Amino acid sequence: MNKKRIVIALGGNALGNTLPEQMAAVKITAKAIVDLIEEGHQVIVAHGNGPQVGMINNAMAALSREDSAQPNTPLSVCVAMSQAYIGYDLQNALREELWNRGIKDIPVSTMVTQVRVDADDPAFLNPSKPIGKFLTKEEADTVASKYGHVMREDAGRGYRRFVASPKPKEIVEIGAIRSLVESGEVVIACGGGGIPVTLQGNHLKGASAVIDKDFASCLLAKELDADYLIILTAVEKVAINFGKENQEWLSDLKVEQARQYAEEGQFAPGSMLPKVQAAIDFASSKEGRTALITLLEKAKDGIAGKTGTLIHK
Ligand SMILES: Nc1ncnc2c1ncn2[C@@H]1O[C@H](COP(=O)(O)OP(=O)(O)O)[C@@H](O)[C@H]1O
Ligand SMILES: NC(=O)OP(=O)(O)O
Repeated sequence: MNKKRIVIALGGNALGNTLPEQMAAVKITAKAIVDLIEEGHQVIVAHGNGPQVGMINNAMAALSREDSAQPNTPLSVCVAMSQAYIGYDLQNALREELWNRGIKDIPVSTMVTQVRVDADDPAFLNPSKPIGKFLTKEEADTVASKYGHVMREDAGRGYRRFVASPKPKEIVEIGAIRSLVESGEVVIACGGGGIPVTLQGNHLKGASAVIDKDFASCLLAKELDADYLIILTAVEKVAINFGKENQEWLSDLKVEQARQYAEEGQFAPGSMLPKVQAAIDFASSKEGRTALITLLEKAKDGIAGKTGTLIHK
């Protein structure tokens, strides 16, 4: 296969939920990514941060409750912290895996990435992004009354905090990311969807939100003129009638068909829907652009056309 430029969006299962889980998970994740680099592909990595940004926000809120001199930490700063902490583990795991395979001339770096959103995005009025741990209904009710958080059911998996998730409009550091990619580095960028900022004159003001990493990865892939957007998650393929008796796994999906399924409500909001929407957006943006949704461990087979759901024009 020709050498391709690939933006990989890593989902929650690539990172785990706790510090030790993340340390272990990134080793497996690094193998899947280095498989592609070893084949000569140019890889840019973006990742989620739902569990991590919730954990950081809770820890910082506890600190400010204990110490009146410590004001509460804005969500945008928590996203920045999550980028650094995940990037640190991921870039070290990638470096080690590259070196283990004798590839010592490809540097890996993490770009602290700000992503501009519109201050008047209606998403600020309708929290739709689940973050943090899954809780029971009782635990969620306690958190809601104690801290005023919006708590809702997350796709049948338990209750989580929901925060605003505006659409990404511009990647502020795209020039620096592009330069690093062009010089042959593996770049980790747009972590956690990017640090949400709004433009106020010349000032970039942090916004209280968490951007969806699938949408940010799509923008990153378009900006870098990538050939592939690969969204790695916990299922090998996208399905219609998911979880029902007549469930059908999809291998090859044209954008028009994907749009129709999305309109029919085949993909759960907050989980599979943003992935399919990002895949449709990328695949329809220019001739030759293809999106793939598959399991982390199947990235290499997916790009070889052996598995996953391919979304294309
Ligand atoms: N139509 C569908 N086809 C496949 N998986 C689906 C579908 N609808 C919902 N899902 C669920 O969406 C999950 C992926 O979303 P999520 O866990 O939020 O992703 P992430 O990997 O980004 O954390 C899958 O593991 C699956 O359980
Ligand atoms: N920011 C974001 O989309 O994170 P998750 O993928 O973990 O939900």
